[in-house]
Amino acid sequence: MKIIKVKDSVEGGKKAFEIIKEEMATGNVKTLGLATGSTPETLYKELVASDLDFTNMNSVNLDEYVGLESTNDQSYHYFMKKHLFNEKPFNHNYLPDGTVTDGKKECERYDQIIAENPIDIQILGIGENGHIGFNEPGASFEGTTSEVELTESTIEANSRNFAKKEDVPTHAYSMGIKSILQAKKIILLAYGPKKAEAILNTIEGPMTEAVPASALQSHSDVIVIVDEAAAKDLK
Ligand SMILES: N[C@@H]1[C@@H](O)[C@H](O)[C@@H](COP(=O)(O)O)O[C@@H]1O
Repeated sequence: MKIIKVKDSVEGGKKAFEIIKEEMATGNVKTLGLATGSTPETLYKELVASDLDFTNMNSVNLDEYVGLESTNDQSYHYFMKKHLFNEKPFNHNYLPDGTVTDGKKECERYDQIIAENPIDIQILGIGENGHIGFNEPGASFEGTTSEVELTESTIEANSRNFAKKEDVPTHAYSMGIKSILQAKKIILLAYGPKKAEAILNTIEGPMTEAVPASALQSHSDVIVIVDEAAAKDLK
């Protein structure tokens, strides 16, 4: 893994943007793998402010809460439209459909989409417990898209975006770790002291399903962009 240490999330967003811009200049980037959460917001600001053109590209997002309509302002659909898609049109934006009640069917549909749109660059944030997408500790490294039950710690962490904790959906559809690892290039972003332990375990700990992001150690092209707070425990 290549580690890039930055001052803060603004500088992190600029670094990630530069990498994406360089890759796009080769003409070989057709599909971006995108993530939600507060972490990628500074990157999306850079993309929106840029003159990059995504109209011939597709995007595939990591996950969506089960039960939320795309018009719900807590849904990941809504988040992506607000922070990127409304400003920067793509050919097509794919996300799991949280309104589908037949989980098996929706996961199969999404795996088909991932297979048809091989991801060139995957953007990742990380949960405080080391989750990527919504692959919680214990998730198989061989996993494809699945319906996931969120852990108490993830519900707690994500509740800051909801009016009350009880409003946080208990389940999500998430791309699996196996699919994430199939991306050609992966950029993992982490900012703030709450991510320090997860970053330490991801980079210096053993590769274990107890830390989903540690699976990234097996990938040959991962760039981790971390601020000083998130990197504080690294060697
Ligand atoms: N499913 C998302 C993850 O993709 C994201 O990485 C994580 C961290 O969010 P934040 O960037 O807001 O800390 O939150 C959610 O659980």
